[in-house]
Amino acid sequence: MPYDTQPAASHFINGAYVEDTAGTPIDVIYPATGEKIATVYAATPAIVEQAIAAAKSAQAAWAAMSGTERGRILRKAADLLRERNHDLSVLETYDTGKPYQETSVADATSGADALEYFGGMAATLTGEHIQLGENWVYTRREALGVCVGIGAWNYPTQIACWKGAPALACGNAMIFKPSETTPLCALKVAEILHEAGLPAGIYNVVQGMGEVGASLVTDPRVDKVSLTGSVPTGRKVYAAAAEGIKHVTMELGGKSPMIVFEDADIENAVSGAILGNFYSSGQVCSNGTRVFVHKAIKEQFLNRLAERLGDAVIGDPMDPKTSFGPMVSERQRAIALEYIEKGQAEGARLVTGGKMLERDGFYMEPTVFADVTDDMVIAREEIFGPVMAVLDFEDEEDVMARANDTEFGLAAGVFTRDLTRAHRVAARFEAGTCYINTYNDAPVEAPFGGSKNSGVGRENSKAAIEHYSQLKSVFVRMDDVEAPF
Ligand SMILES: NC(=O)C1=CN([C@@H]2O[C@H](COP(=O)(O)OP(=O)(O)OC[C@H]3O[C@@H](n4cnc5c(N)ncnc54)[C@H](O)[C@@H]3O)[C@@H](O)[C@H]2O)C=CC1
Repeated sequence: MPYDTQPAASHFINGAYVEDTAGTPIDVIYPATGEKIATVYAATPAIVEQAIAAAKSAQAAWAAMSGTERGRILRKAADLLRERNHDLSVLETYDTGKPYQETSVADATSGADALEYFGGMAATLTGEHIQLGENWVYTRREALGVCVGIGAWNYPTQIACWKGAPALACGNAMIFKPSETTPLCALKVAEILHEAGLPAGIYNVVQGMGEVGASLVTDPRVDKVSLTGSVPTGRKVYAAAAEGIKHVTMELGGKSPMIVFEDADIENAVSGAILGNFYSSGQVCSNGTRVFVHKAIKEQFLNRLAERLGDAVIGDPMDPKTSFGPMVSERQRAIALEYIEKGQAEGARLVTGGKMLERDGFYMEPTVFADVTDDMVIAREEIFGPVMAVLDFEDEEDVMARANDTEFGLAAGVFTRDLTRAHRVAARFEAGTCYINTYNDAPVEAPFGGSKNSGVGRENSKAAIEHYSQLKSVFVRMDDVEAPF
């Protein structure tokens, strides 16, 4: 292994690496080869206790610092992430298998954007003054306290920062539990935040499976939980948080529609469909995996798509030319291949792909099905792999109803040159994040999140502040208090 991928210890608590080998060992596997590249240990109850106690005792002093001081530390951390982008991207590639071509522009850089954005905003988080005659009310925007972040495996660095940056800007402490599949990158985020001057105990990382996440969520000292994960996990975590009336942000799964009208720029629509189905080997929650293409341009669209997929460079993720890497794990690939079998059994037409690759690692071909119908399993369930379902339509009214006929509501896209139609369709989509003539952009300035079963709350943008702080109203009376007796 040319890079040292074994972290100094499994957890990062109270400003330092901490180990406890009594926990269940978690092997970290490089998806491109299947090799073990590190071992960490799941947090024991003692480690969980250490993390919560550290966060709890450090939080008040952090919240008492001025926003400018807090923001300066976050912005310094953003600069360090950018300076070390190469090494962090390599680590992200080892952790996830995503090509370096992607990780070098979309992971540590996106994390740095979040730290810079919320660092810049920290000093602006003020309350307001409400005059009531001679009396008045003022509001204080206060931290929630201890926040727990629980991550998925597809964007480990980004998720660690998207949750940490707004939480810390608002004066909270965070305990972050990465996915057990990708435990390495969040430790680097913690290390860098502390190097930038973050007080010990404000950003902690503990490893482990669902039980560790559950023990964090149910602890009475925890005030908020933000999860990125699947809908079934979201239900469990939301229910556990409800028991303690805790704040939640849920970023869950999707089966998002992308509608390509007959007047669309086909080349752009194909680019959008590629980005929305095959980036990160299709392991992106907001992917537009139900591609509704108008019958008049369907064959043209499919031909061009197949040609463009032929240009995908599948191979060593460390090679900057590689544009399509392995799946994150053998298990995730097996899930995707099972869906492909179901698609074939249900009569969908396999246009391209469909097979795993006979080589080391968890590779499979980018796969496109056409003639998919709304009732097929591959059109209803989230696959979380490189499998695109193309469905036909002829009428706007009909396609809108079909696009919205899903339990999910994370994202949706439309490709058309008709401006009026584009905005009409966007307004009618039942989804939190919509795209017109583009797909899967995720700048920190814009709110990101889902409706329906895809989640509650929003990440990024000013909207995230509402989910990591609370308002206190303070009533001030200048005249006498009138009491009834
Ligand atoms: N909406 C969004 O922003 C995103 C959503 N996702 C979704 O995440 C899923 C893929 O990620 P996975 O890691 O397989 O999801 P998952 O739901 O299996 O696990 C997510 C995280 O929750 C933890 N967890 C599991 N059970 C728990 C419990 N009972 N209490 C507390 N924590 C628990 C896991 O250890 C992991 O860290 C996909 O379904 C995808 O749609 C992924 C990325 C972004």
